[in-house]
Amino acid sequence: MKNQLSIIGDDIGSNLLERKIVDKTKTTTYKIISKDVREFHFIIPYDERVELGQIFSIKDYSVKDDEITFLARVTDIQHDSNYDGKWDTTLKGTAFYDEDQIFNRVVAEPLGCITFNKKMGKKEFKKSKTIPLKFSEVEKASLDEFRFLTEKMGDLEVGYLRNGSQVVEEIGVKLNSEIMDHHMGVFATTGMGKSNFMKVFAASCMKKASMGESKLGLLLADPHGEYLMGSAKNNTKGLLHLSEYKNGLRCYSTNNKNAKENAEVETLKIGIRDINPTDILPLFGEWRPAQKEAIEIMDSENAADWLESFKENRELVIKDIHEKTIEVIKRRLNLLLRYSYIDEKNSSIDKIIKQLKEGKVILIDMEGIKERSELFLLSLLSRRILDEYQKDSLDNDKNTCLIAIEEAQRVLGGGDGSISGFEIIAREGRKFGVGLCAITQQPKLVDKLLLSQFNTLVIMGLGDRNDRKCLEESAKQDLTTLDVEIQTLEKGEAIISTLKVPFPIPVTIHLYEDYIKQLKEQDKDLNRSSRGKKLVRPPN
Ligand SMILES: Nc1ncnc2c1ncn2[C@@H]1O[C@H](COP(=O)(O)OP(=O)(O)OP(=O)(O)O)[C@@H](O)[C@H]1O
Repeated sequence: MKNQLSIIGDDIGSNLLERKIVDKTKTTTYKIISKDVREFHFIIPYDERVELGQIFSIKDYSVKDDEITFLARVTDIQHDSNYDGKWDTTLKGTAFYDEDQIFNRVVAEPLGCITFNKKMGKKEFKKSKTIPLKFSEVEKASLDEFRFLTEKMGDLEVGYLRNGSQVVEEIGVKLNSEIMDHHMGVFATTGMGKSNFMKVFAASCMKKASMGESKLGLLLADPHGEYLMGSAKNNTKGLLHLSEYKNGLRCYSTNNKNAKENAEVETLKIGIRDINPTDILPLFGEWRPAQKEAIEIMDSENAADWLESFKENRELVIKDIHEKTIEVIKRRLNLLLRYSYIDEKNSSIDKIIKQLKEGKVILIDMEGIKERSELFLLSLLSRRILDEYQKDSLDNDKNTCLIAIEEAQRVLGGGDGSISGFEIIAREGRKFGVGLCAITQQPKLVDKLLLSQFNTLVIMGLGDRNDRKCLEESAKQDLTTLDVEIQTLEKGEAIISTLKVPFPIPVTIHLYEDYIKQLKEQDKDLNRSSRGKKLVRPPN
């Protein structure tokens, strides 16, 4: 009887054991334990460390013909235990016990899944529409699992993929020049690496242009005079230091001294006939409605020589406009004509537009000029560029163009419309292949509708909650779960959300000074390997 019972007991026991143990690996850590399609949870030993932003992979081979690997990014890490209430955190007594009952709970957001259909022999990355089998194993994502990203990348390298704070050097992050007319925004608190990013981006554009492979003309205006030669004070280098690819760069400066000292720099000239009456609006402070109206009347007359004739006789005839209003405009026009870059005979604009169409990087160095003068120049150049691109809008093969504006909140705030040329580009530029690259530390000051036109977002450390909120609301990809990560980004770290890449990617942006060293090395290798063969480069 006893034997029989014990056999039954054993049977029951083994049955129970079989029923209970779903996972026989004898560990509960690094296994999916909950929660839903949008959020996975797993636990790790209390003394092990994972980081926000780190990417894990979860393999699920429960469906016969498919191998699914989910990728998920850590969005939160919490202290947790098997005890209800606050047993493990109540500070009473002399020691903490039960280390096997306490752990860290990791919350991860699914990025998507790589499915491998064994029958078809095909691997694909898709959004995940299901959850991994419960207790599926969680591992640190391997290089192989990131490889699919390389197919999604464009042609302009800006950095390496980042996994938590680890750099994955094997996966270069490249932006796509063909979608730059869908506008790009570069956002970061001061000192977090905006200028460095722009120089790295420009260097990649220069490389492409120099090799005759560019599909994008980049207009880079630099009010601080740091892109040309860098800054000795901050020990940074400029675009001219990338001499190997200088064929892809053209520099203009409003500062005569820079042009004299540097054979590669031309003095910027704005021809008197390039200027339309409405172009002068950003150049001076407030305009009264009557003054604006007068300027619009002048503009509607479409007289190409209006400023020339004013220069000659210093008189203005505007029908039905009060004398005092005309006096103000005359005074302001006299001031305009004293700007050193205004020229009666020569103009750099047609040349700049031609070079942009060839896919070159155009650097407009505006060192030392006043803010209003900078905005006047930029808005005039942008208007002319848009007009010219509009003319050949039927040419589908032409290069796109990107106009970069520093402190973009000044001109994209959706204000009174006086400098709305940039807003027109943000709204309509893409139809003609002209994009805006807005660089700002305060995206919250950019008009929300305009912000939503930006299809590539380069987000570096942003401390202000309202700035992050604005971006989250207007981004094409969901950034809400990355809020904490964006707050904790270090200098040079970024999240990039862009078209054709399936999720916002964590990036370590190259440090410009290191990147140009790397490009110079690559150029040497290229020359070495082509010795014997004739290396054909486009003419200077
Ligand atoms: N990708 C990077 N890797 C390493 N260090 C970086 C990186 N980007 C920027 N830095 C460091 O941060 C400093 C400030 O960078 P940068 O001038 O680009 O910031 P910024 O956002 O343009 O600042 P500001 O708003 O003041 O113009 C650089 O001099 C450099 O030391």
